[in-house]
Amino acid sequence: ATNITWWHGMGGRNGEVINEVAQKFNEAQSECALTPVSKGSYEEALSAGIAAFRSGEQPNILQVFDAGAATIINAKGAVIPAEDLIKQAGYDFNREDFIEGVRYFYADSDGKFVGMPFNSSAPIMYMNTDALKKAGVEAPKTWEEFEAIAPKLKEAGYIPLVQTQLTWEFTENFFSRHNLQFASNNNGYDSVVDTKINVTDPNHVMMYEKLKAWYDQGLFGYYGAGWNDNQKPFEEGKVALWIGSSGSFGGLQKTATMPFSATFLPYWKSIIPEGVHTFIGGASLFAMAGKPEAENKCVASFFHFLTSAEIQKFYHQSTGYVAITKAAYELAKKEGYYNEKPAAEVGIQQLSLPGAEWDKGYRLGFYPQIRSVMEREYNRIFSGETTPKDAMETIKKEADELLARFAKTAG
Ligand SMILES: O=P(O)(O)OC[C@H](O)CO
Repeated sequence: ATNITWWHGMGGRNGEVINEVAQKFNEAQSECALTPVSKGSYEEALSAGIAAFRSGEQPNILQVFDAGAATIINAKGAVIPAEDLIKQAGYDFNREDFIEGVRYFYADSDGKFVGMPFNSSAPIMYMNTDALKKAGVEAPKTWEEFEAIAPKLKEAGYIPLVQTQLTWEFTENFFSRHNLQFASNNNGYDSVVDTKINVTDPNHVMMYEKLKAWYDQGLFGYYGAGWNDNQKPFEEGKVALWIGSSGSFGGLQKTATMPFSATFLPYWKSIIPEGVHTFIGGASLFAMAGKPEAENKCVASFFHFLTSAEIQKFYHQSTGYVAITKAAYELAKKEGYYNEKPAAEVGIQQLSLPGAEWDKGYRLGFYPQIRSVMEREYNRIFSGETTPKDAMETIKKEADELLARFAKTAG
C-alpha cells in the first residue's frame, strides 16, 4: 500500500474519532494506508505544517482551522486545491452537494474548493437543564433576556455564563450574528491589500463592556484564554449556560456530569431584530504539494471517501461537527437522529438561519497572530488593566500592522 500521513490539531474525543475515520478508510480499501498524527492544537498543527513544508518534510494532508485559512491559501505553492486533486483522480465532484455555509469558506474567488471541508462547527449555547429548572427560567434568545435571568441563575447557585473562546464566539461570530462588517475589502475576501479590521465598532466594544460588567457582578465566569479551562466548570455542573462549539457535543456526552441541551447563540435585539446565521468554524483538510503522484491519488481517494453520506453521518454523530453534505444531513434526519438528540441539530440549524451581507466569515492573513493579540488584550480587560475601548484600539493598531505585513508577503 502507498503510505500517506495526516497531521491534525485535535485531542480528546475528537482526536479518537480522527483515528476511527482513518481506520475506516484503511479497512475500506487496500491501495492506500493513512496514518493520522496529532500535532497538538490547531495553532500547533498549522505552524508544524508550514515549517515542515519549508524543509520539504510536509505531510500529505494538513488540517487547518478557520483562522489559518488565509495563511495556507496564500502560502505560494504549498497546497494543491482539493477540487483539482479529486477531479484529476477521476472522481465526480459537485460543489452543490455541500451545505451552503461550508461551500465558500475554504474556496477561492471562483468558488473552487482549495481546502476540503472536514470538521465544520457553529458556536452554540449549551444549557445545564437542571440549573434552568432550579432557577425557574427559560434559555435566553437574546442577551437582553440573559441580563434579565442571570441574577436568578446566580441566586440558584450557578455561574450564569461561561464561554470557550472569546475570539471566535464574541468577536468573529459577534460580527456575523449581528450582520456587522468585520474588516474592509469585503471582510478580507476581495483583497489582502490595505485590509483593516473593525474591532473598534461601538457595538463590539459594548459587548465587551457588558462581559466585563457581568464578570464583576459574578454573572460571567472567565478562566483565561484556554479553551478547556472554560469548558471544565460547565462539565462539572457549576455553570448554567456555556457558549461552545457544536463540535464539542460528542465529547460532552461523555464528560458532562449533568443533563444538558443546546440552542442558538444569543444576539442583541438592540442591534438587530433577529440574529442572522453565524459562519462555519472548525477546520478543513489541505493536500500539501510536492508529493509523488501515487500519494496524491491516495489523498484524493481519502477526500472522496470523506464525502460519502455514511462517513459524514458517522463523523457528525460521533463529534457534533455538522454534516457538511446535504445527503448526510438528510440521512441523519431520516433515521430520526435529531428526534432522539435535538441538541445535535442546533449547529446546522444555526448555520441555516437566514443570511445577510456580513455573515460569511472573514479571510484575514496572520489571523492566528491577530487572535493572540486579542487574547492578550481580553485577558487584560478582565484583570482590570485596560478598558474594552482601549483594548479594541490596541488590537486594531496591531492587527492592521499584521495585515499590512501579510499583504507584503502574499505579494
Ligand atoms: O472548536 P472548533 O473545532 O469548532 O473550532 C472553533 C473555531 O472555529 C476555531 O478557530
